[in-house]
Amino acid sequence: MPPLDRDTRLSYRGAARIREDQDTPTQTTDQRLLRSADSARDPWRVLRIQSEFVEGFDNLATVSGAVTVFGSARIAPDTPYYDLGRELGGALAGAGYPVMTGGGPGLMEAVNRGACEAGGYSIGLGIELPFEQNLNQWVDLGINFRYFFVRKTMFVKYAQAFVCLPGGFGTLDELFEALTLVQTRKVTQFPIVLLGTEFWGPLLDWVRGTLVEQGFVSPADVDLLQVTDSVADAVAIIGQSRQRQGGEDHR
Ligand SMILES: CC(C)=CCNc1ncnc2c1ncn2[C@@H]1O[C@H](COP(=O)(O)O)[C@@H](O)[C@H]1O
Repeated sequence: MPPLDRDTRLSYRGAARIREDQDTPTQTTDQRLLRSADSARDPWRVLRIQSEFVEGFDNLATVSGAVTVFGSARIAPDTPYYDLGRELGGALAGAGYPVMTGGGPGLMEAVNRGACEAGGYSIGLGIELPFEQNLNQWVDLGINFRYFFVRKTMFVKYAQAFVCLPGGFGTLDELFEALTLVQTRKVTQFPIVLLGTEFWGPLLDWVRGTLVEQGFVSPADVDLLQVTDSVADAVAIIGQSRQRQGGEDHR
């Protein structure tokens, strides 16, 4: 941008300083807001986002104390991790927890399946993706979301604990979002269990050896994660946390 000469007339639009000799829109923000012809798109998008929140809250209103499980979309049935997911779904259902997943294939399906087979309540919060995909067949309540961030709110709001099975970027994203919420005390008494020591161990080593070592997180932050190979331990950790809260809601 060339330097302003003294005679240039300036105006301000919100935080923006505008040179009047530039080719700028001639309307104010208020005028644009009130002139519906121009402003059709984003406000309607906001309503759409809002409606997705409403739909989620409405459909999940009766769910309380669910356990949200994250895990890979890519693991096939009849593999060790799939079997672990199925066992986890069954154990959580057996302990009386509604089970909530991303409603997709792989380990999400395994967990929903285990919960259904054990007679529990199985929830799948799906996401619209650029390729065709249906909710897996093992959900009692399924909702398909357009926006990842709306769906993520539901995963936290209606759960009292997270369990992470092995997975890729999606699982890591969900894990670290949960972890940040707990670290910053946006949610309290919210156990995060990592199931599978062989898979999660190297990540924990890196957290301790690099993040703690270089002062990016505190040593106590590492304790927010509990790693185990045992489905029974995972369920027990969740039960103990619930007892500490006296059955109270964490939010
Ligand atoms: C085969 C394939 C890529 C299917 C994608 N279909 C999906 N359907 C539903 N949730 C998903 C999907 N992909 C990623 N996610 C979300 O991200 C996590 C899995 O991602 P990833 O496979 O670990 O990285 C899940 O917990 C889920 O909440």
